[in-house]
Amino acid sequence: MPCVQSLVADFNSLSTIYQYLIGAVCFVVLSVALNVIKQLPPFKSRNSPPLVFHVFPFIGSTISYGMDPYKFMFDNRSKYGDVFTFILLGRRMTVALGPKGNDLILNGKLSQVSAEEAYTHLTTPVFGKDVVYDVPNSVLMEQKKFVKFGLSAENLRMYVDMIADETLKFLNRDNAFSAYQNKDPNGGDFHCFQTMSEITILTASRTLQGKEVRDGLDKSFADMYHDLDGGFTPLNFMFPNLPLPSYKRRDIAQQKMSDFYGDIVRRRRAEGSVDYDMIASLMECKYKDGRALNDREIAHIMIALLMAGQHTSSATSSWALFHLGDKPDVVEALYQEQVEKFGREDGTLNPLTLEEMRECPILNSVIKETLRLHPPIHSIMRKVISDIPVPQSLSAPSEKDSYVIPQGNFVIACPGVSAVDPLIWNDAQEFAPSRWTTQSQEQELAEKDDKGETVDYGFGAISKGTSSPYQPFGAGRHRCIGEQFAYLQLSTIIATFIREMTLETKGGVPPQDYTSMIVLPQPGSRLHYKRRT
Ligand code: HEM
Repeated sequence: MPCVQSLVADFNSLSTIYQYLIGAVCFVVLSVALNVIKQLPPFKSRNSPPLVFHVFPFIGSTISYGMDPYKFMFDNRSKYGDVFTFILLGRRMTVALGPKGNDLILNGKLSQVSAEEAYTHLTTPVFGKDVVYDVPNSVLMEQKKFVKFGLSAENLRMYVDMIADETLKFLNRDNAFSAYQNKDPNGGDFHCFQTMSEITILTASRTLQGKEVRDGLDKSFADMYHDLDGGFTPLNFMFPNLPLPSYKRRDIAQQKMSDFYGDIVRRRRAEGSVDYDMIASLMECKYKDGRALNDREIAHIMIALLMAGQHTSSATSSWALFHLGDKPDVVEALYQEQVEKFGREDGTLNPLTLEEMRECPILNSVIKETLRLHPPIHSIMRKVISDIPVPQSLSAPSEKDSYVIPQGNFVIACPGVSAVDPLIWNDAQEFAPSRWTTQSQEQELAEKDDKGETVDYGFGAISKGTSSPYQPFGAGRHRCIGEQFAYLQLSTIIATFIREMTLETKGGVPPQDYTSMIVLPQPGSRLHYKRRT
């Protein structure tokens, strides 16, 4: 009898499971059907930008956008035009492409678009309170002014030697460069992005971040940084708080890092030390109302700068080295430029300097071209806080044919699309630094804004950036303030590598990987080097 009872019980539970399963399948089929019907012509809203066709509600276009955002943008531009909406994990994202689309979003009115509302859930747990997107925009503008003040030409000038020194020391001690150290004529291989990440944090800490951070890198700072960085991923962007170990590690690391910088500030105040880094500069800064930055604000601005510069710069130097490894003629031209500019009679080279590097057209064009093909940030987002009317055709606007991007949507600018648009650039996908040194039409177009009107949002005059197809540092009130430091860091690191070695890719430039917040070379990609004799 017990046997029969258990059989009946099994049957009952099985039939319950089947009922649930059938219910779930019906629910999915019904929601898919309703979702598809809503997108058919009679039900489409004429007033809103076209919606990218998708089968599954909530998931929408998440997979195709996430796998290759550029392919997604170009494919959909050809179907829907410059302005369209897609679904990203339940959120409605409206894209505006081309120079006019970039302008619409990056120079959007404060009353219409908000960066704080788009980013604060990602950045505040990492940077900490009272800075960047955790404060009103007017306060962020003041904080950006303070940082710009710390990036004075005088400080930048001093950083060149330090960056070159850290890079050389790295080459002389890291295991991947044993063939360099032993002058092995066969050369060796290195994991490019990992190497560049290490050199970037070493050089940024030696210069901007200060000696305490540089010393801490050999100790606990590196672990804290690692845990904090683990909280700066697309998952954190989509889900600000999940009960996962990485979220917990992020919060612990933020607290420790904040205390670490706070202690530096207190110690320096007590000792009255004189330094030439960003902490020293921030300690001198006062808001318009006369209030000085407090220790926490300084700590959190320093964390924000660390995070803002680290992946952007290490990705850019990695891409630059990969392209150089693929173009031996450009490496040779770069080396000859170094010899011409810095060569001594005895055949050795003078140390790099800020002013002379700024006068190295090939070096600068290599960086510029790298940022054209690989701007580290592929999608710049804002939340729409009041309806935005937008012409159906951005290139031929007409008042009667306009859409409304509704409040609550997100908007995405994608300057990387106009930077590789074949309608604008010759051989758009080709790495050709010479396009920036010869007087080409596209160069004129890209640099038009530099000669045009400027605007000051509170952190110094910047070009309006309204018509350039080339904007790797963004535009408008949220434009990057780290550009000069980034150029200096990148030029010094690249020039130091080129002075010391030749480079070669095995199997070409690796494909782009979009799985993190920044566009990186496919994980594990390596470069071959040979030491110059
Ligand atoms: C190759 C290197 C870099 C690239 C391509 C880059 C790119 C960008 C872009 C596209 C933006 C605009 C973001 C938006 O509009 O939402 C931005 C903003 C910013 N960047 Fe950079 N960046 C780089 C390096 C740096 C460095 C080294 C620092 C710090 C020293 C830095 C600090 C900032 C800050 C503070 C903002 C302002 C954020 C805002 O106002 O909302 N960046 N950057």
